[in-house]
Amino acid sequence: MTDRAQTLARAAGLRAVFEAAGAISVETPVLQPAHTLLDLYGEEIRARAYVTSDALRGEQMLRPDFTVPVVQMHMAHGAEPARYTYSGEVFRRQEQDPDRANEFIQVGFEVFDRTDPAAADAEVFALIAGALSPLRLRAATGDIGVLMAAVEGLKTTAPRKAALMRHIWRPRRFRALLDRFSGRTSMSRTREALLAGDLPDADAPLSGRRSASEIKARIRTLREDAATDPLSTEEVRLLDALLGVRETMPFALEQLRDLSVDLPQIAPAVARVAARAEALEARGIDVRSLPFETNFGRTSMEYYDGFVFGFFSPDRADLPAVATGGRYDALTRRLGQGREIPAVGGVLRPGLMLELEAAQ
Ligand SMILES: N[C@@H](Cc1c[nH]c[nH+]1)C(=O)O
Repeated sequence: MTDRAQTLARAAGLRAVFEAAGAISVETPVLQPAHTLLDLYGEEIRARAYVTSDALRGEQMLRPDFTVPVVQMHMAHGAEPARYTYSGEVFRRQEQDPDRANEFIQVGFEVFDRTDPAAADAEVFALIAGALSPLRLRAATGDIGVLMAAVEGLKTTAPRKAALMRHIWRPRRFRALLDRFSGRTSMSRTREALLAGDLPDADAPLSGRRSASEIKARIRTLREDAATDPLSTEEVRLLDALLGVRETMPFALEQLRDLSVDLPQIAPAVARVAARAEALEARGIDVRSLPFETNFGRTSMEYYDGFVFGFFSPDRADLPAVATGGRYDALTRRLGQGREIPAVGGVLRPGLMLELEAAQ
């Protein structure tokens, strides 16, 4: 274990790197209002946040990250454009792996800038890659926006698209839904019986949390869904091919461009990936060897809606990502009370960096 003083010293050094790149240092409270903010993170973090009740302030949580409070702060009174850096503890419960820290120090960098999103993506990635370069980590990149655009443009009903959209973050459930919507899996016997029968009596005893009218509405939705035409095999094949893109950037782009001939809805998002690749190259990143994977980032923060990236130790697969980040334009809209601004950022974990350096 590296000691806390060393980790804090490294954190201060990294913060200085971001300050030199034009960032203002900011602090956020450790206690955050859970009720208003927790939903923004999605299921995974919701299950892992430490939440406690407060008679005066309502549910409070130990901050699970800095991005949400920094966006809130920027949207309330930030000047534009803005670059911020921060460091401090974040807290996430670990239920399966006792060796993973439930409290660790992050150093982050966030860019709120509407002039050139591709350049901002590249700026964040290149600064973080530079800070990590002595460690020879493996980089991973992806783009949640490509997947969102693909789902949005499917030729199916709005509820089906909404369900797929919600489960972008749960790849197995997404897959199961796709199988169901395309008729590849048939309906379970119990569901068939439920949909064939009368709606349950309102006076049957209710044991769960749903009310009788909610149950009826749910059955009605399931019935409508059962009567909907399946997704075409061609669309599913294209979506599968898209999900399978995993290549170095130039080849990935070639495949994405080919796919956008038949999935025209992804063309604007693919153009953004291409613009980002150019911006990365201009920042000195070797994009010819940089991996791109459509599936990457699908189990992380649910506020990402564009570029996503991570850096991992190739020799220590047991360790979590040493750095992660991504673009979260829609989050600024949700917290912006009528305003929005394109934004991207990332964090490093100085504790993990020290641990890896010690082993070198
Ligand atoms: N807040 C994210 C990292 C990030 C910063 N900015 C954008 N993404 C996390 O803790 O995983």
